[in-house]
Amino acid sequence: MTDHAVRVAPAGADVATTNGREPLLSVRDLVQEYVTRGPGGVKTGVVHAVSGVSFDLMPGETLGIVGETGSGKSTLARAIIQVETPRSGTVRFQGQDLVGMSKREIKKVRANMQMVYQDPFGSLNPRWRVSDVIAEPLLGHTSMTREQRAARVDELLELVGLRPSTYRHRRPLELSGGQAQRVAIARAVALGPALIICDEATSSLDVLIRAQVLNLLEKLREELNLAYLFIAHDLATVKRVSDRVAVMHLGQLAEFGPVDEVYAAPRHPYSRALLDSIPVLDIETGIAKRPVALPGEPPSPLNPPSGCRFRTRCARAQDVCAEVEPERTKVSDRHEVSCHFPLAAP
Ligand SMILES: Nc1ncnc2c1ncn2[C@@H]1O[C@H](COP(=O)(O)OP(=O)(O)OP(=O)(O)O)[C@@H](O)[C@H]1O
Repeated sequence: MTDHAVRVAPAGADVATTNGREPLLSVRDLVQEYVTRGPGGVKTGVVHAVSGVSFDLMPGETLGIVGETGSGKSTLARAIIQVETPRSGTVRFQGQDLVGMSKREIKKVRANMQMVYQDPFGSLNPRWRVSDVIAEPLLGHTSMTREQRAARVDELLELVGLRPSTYRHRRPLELSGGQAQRVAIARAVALGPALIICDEATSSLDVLIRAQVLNLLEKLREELNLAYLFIAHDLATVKRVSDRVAVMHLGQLAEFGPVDEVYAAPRHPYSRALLDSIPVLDIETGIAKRPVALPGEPPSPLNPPSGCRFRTRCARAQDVCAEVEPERTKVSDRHEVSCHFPLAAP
């Protein structure tokens, strides 16, 4: 451990700096694994998709989650919202422990925690009209009359920038990708949630529409005091929307901290490599800096390396990296890194 690094309190204690406020969401030691089976249902292995993830999210905060494909971002999201029951660990949301809740209890929680997916057409029933799609959660969770629901649907359409008279009777396939994602967002905010998990929610949209939908998400965040878990491949998008960022590598958090700090001075060699892998435009010369390819292939989550899971790809790795799993360590007030040899601060 470097002299400026301070070990973080053991998992289960306060992982992020919360300034005495109650976190909206506390995830502790979350583990999700999938058993793989061959012919005859014989167990062939275990996919270690999420391995001991812990963090806090504050009300109104946006936490970006980045990492290569297969690093466990979507699995983490599913285990938080209880689409899948995690193998172990805890998820505490608005003071309630979600793991082990009955389906009925989870349904109630979903009024306050919603998910927006990458493919809006996949998440909207193609046979339903837009008004029915948005009214569905109101029907299930409130005792509104038909007229009240219709008024609320129009209000929600206005909120997401779609003219009610034009869009309420359309079916999803009569919408563009951006319009369909706006409808998915209207449905997600219908019950006034405190948290929306966006899983690549703007990734399938072209650049201009993506910017518009990001503006909408930011507007809703301010107007409705929403918190977001914002999962995306696109590092520039994550930088734009997030307060803090979690960098995932092979099911674990490699680095966690304020987004400006992590992007300006990543301390984990994996975060550095991930950030170097995107082209950056030099504003003065107008020339794009050549991206540097990430070193090697990510190891298989079926058989992750011992010790540090990044060590087989890491130029800084030494013997200890194969023997001891690095603990999450504070490198500044709110910035933590899981590495035996973190990069020096600039
Ligand atoms: N139901 C499942 N059964 C078996 N393995 C799974 C299952 N779901 C996910 N995995 C595996 O778990 C690992 C993590 O997958 P996950 O989709 O969470 O990663 P991701 O970071 O979201 O990737 P992407 O950015 O491509 O969406 C991968 O190796 C994936 O193949």
